[in-house]
Amino acid sequence: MKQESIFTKSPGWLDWYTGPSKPAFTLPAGAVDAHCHVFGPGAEFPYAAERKYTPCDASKAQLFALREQLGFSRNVIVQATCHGADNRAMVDACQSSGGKARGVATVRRTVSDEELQALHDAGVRGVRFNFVKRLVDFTPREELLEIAGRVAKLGWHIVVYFESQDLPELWDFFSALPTIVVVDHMGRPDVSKDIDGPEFALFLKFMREHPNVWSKVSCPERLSVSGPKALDGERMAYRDVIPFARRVVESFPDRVLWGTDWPHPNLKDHMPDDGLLVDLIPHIAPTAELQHKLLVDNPMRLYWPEETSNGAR
Ligand SMILES: O=C(O)/C=C(\CC(=O)C(=O)O)C(=O)O
Repeated sequence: MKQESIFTKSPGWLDWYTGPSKPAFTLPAGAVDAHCHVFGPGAEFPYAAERKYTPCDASKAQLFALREQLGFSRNVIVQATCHGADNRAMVDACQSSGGKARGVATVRRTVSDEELQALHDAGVRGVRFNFVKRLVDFTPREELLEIAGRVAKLGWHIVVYFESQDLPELWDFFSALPTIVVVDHMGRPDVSKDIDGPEFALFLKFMREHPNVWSKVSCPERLSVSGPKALDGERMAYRDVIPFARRVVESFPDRVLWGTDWPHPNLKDHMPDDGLLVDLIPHIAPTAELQHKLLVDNPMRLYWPEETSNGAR
């Protein structure tokens, strides 16, 4: 059940879709939703003063109910910018998950070694550096590099979120990162451009030249220009994004992750039915082997390496 938050949502905010359909696509056993968030609830875990948007609440119980409805086994909960560097909501969700959720945190350079260790003990395995200007204020690169060096010692990775036009400027910084680097949402390609054009070619080159770079092939609902929307039983939504995601999956099958991005912050146009998002997976990963890598082997190697024979290096 949704309840009204004690915070006032940003104007035009769209709440997540209630009652998602059961996917027609059967996920492989042990599948991981490797990109999702929790928001608050604001009454318990207030949103950060420096936030750029105020969301609806989206609790751990609601996330875990979605996991069951869609048929996933585990979640990777990524700290959203509306909580700043206050990781309590994400940590609480990981700790309440019975080992079924791991986390990606946001930290500042003032974080202590004890705090990092406590995050690790709660299930955090990465930090997120966000370069999307509408979401965060600028953080100096030297501060990020310092954090990167410290989390590398814990065996964590770094998740980066940026927009495709900014990749040239960020290339050298990303190349200097000493960990696995996971790119959110394929670096947000402009899918109205040619898939074989220079912009997406640069992203594929970036992955080719950096064997430590992985990509989430997520967020078609955010990237799509022409739709159709994942609503009303549409089995092949966001057709313009599918070739881009499929190209990444087929080119780098051992370095891709998939996530719902529930509760889909900042979508302005519509809220997708998450069951229909799952039904897109066989279009971007067309074989059972690719699906198993994308949904099970890769996220397990990165987030639960102790349960696999070959943790990601
Ligand atoms: O959910 C996402 O990955 C994308 C977001 C939100 C976000 O990254 C955040 O608030 O931390 C977006 O594009 O607004």
